[in-house]
Amino acid sequence: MTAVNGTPAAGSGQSPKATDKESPKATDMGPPKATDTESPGATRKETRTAAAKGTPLIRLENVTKKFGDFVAVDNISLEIGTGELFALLGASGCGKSTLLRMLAGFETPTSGRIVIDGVDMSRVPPYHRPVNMMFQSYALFPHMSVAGNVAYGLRQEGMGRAEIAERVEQMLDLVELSDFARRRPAQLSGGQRQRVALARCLAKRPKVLLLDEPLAALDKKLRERTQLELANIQESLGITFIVVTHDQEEAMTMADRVAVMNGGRILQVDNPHTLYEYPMSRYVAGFFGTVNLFEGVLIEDEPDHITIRSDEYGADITVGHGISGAEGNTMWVAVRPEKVVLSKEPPPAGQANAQRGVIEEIVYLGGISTYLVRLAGSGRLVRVTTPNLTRAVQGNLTWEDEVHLWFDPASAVVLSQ
Ligand SMILES: Nc1ncnc2c1ncn2[C@@H]1O[C@H](COP(=O)(O)OP(=O)(O)OP(=O)(O)O)[C@@H](O)[C@H]1O
Repeated sequence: MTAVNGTPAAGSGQSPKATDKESPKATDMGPPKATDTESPGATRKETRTAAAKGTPLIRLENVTKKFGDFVAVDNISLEIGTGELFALLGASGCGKSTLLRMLAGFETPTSGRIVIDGVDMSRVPPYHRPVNMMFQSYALFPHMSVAGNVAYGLRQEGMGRAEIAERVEQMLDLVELSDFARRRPAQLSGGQRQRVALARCLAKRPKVLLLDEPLAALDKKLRERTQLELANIQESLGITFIVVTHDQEEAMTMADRVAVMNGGRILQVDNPHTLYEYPMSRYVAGFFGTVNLFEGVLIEDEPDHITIRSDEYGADITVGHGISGAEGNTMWVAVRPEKVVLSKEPPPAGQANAQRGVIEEIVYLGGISTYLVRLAGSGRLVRVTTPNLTRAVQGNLTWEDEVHLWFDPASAVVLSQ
């Protein structure tokens, strides 16, 4: 048998998190509950998030920001815990920077309230807030040394010389730039400049650090490394980080929880695993990872499974979890590309959600390959990713091959919006 993707999680592109083993079963009615994240199998991030839940450091209450008639941030309520690394994720113009700027005090909410550490920020100017903001451009002083840049804010505060020297040393040690203290910003690489900016922001020991696209200026490799460094620094300090990004992988790599935004609203806030496996809307499913969506009509609604009649898939689709919806309602079945099995051989007898198609495109990406398969019945394209487990081409599948594909009822999610 030349089936690839035999195991649903294979080649998902996700980090092998401990919780993958603990994932809810097919019959579960929804995403894992908060208590699930406190189980022995929970990841470090999830455990921290659960611990932080009791002590919200930041509370946004129905915050709205209008520019003239335009609503940039639309009635957002949100709590962020002490020591959390929280990401605001969304496409350009969705309002994430405006939200960050309101937390920093550079913008004033049109309505609603922001409370940080128990204090209403309405009348607190930026420089008196327990927050610091790191900008995309880093804004380092070119004529000052690395040490001078880190010390700048502390001098402004009137801190004593000896204490400043000690703090600067600590901070440069933290970002691994102790050997570069006397250099000027122009004599540093992009990644090093980013770390100087971080050290400068952290030197004043803010309770909250706001980071607006902090890694945008770095190339892909350096960005990936710096994502992990930032997350480690954040964890070692226990400071709350709020990171704005439009990059789903960046949010996934770094954050304990992610808020997915669109049109000034937050559509869903969850840990990365829950967002990926239990998206609550088509937008989140598509923005947080890649997804196949098949529109259909609910024709059977049983406690342990539902059936969707889908012309787009060209067959009835069985999904192994319940949803409360009236029969006859339009629904969408979401299936991640790595959860679709592709084979030249027919599936086992009785296999649910089986279809036939023709391979139209193959994209080889080294670790994984992506196949675009044109369904025989509906003509719809289905995206399938497979891990390249050996150096040989997996299963010898090639262009124009007629193939079978199927997915487990437990691997799909049904969405009503
Ligand atoms: N000062 C302003 N006056 C008028 N409109 C503004 C102002 N600032 C932001 N906007 C608008 O508000 C919306 C949200 O902007 P914001 O900068 O928060 O988006 P964003 O999600 O951070 O986008 P990007 O990723 O491109 O930075 C945009 O449509 C933007 O044009």
